[in-house]
Amino acid sequence: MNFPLIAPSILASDFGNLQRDVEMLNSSKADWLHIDIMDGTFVPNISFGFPVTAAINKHTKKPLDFHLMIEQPSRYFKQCVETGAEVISVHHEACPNLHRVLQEIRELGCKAGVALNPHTPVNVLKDIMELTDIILLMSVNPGFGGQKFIERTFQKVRDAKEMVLNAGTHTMIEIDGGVNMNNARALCQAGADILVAGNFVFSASDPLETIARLKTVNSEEKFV
Ligand SMILES: O=C(CO)[C@H](O)[C@H](O)COP(=O)(O)O
Repeated sequence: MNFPLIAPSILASDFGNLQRDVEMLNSSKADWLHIDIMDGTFVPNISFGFPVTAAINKHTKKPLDFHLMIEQPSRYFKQCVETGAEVISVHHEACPNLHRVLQEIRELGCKAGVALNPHTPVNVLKDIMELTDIILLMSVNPGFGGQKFIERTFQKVRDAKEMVLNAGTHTMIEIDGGVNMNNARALCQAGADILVAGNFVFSASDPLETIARLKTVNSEEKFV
């Protein structure tokens, strides 16, 4: 894999032109499409459900990275897989039986991710690293796109990277919220493997070029 992986967040796309935006991403350097599912309970917002993910799956050529911001996420794993999930991330804060939940995700043939809210330290995952394919660090409070990046995230990425190295696993570190060209390279230097970007991509005058720049962020000498 060529890192960082770039996962544009569909939450920031134009839902009235979803097919157009998914096809634009097909022709981009994006690695995954990030799919935010919100239930209005775990987070104070509702995004979209499985009729919409089925429509995305019908048109995408990229793997789908599901981020479940919902209570009792296991209830919906089957529908995630049926509509194209290759990655399923659940929230640590929503899963009292996280060990079992991660096993269920892997048994369905998906990569298992654990998302952590900004207030949750990374060491809560220390004893479950062998089941964790992805640590998804929220760099904003979950629920809404277009928020300001929380600077403390840089230290959390370093902490997560150290934990992964100590565990000797292949766990990848994904960053979600407020990612842009001002923080992308420093995030990668701190240890990030996957960058989610919503508004930064979809509000850009040239989303294809914006994705390409994020993809090559480690080799760019200067950002404007
Ligand atoms: O999970 C999310 C919100 O809960 C979004 O994926 C995230 O906020 C990305 O959007 P943006 O890049 O616009 O901040």
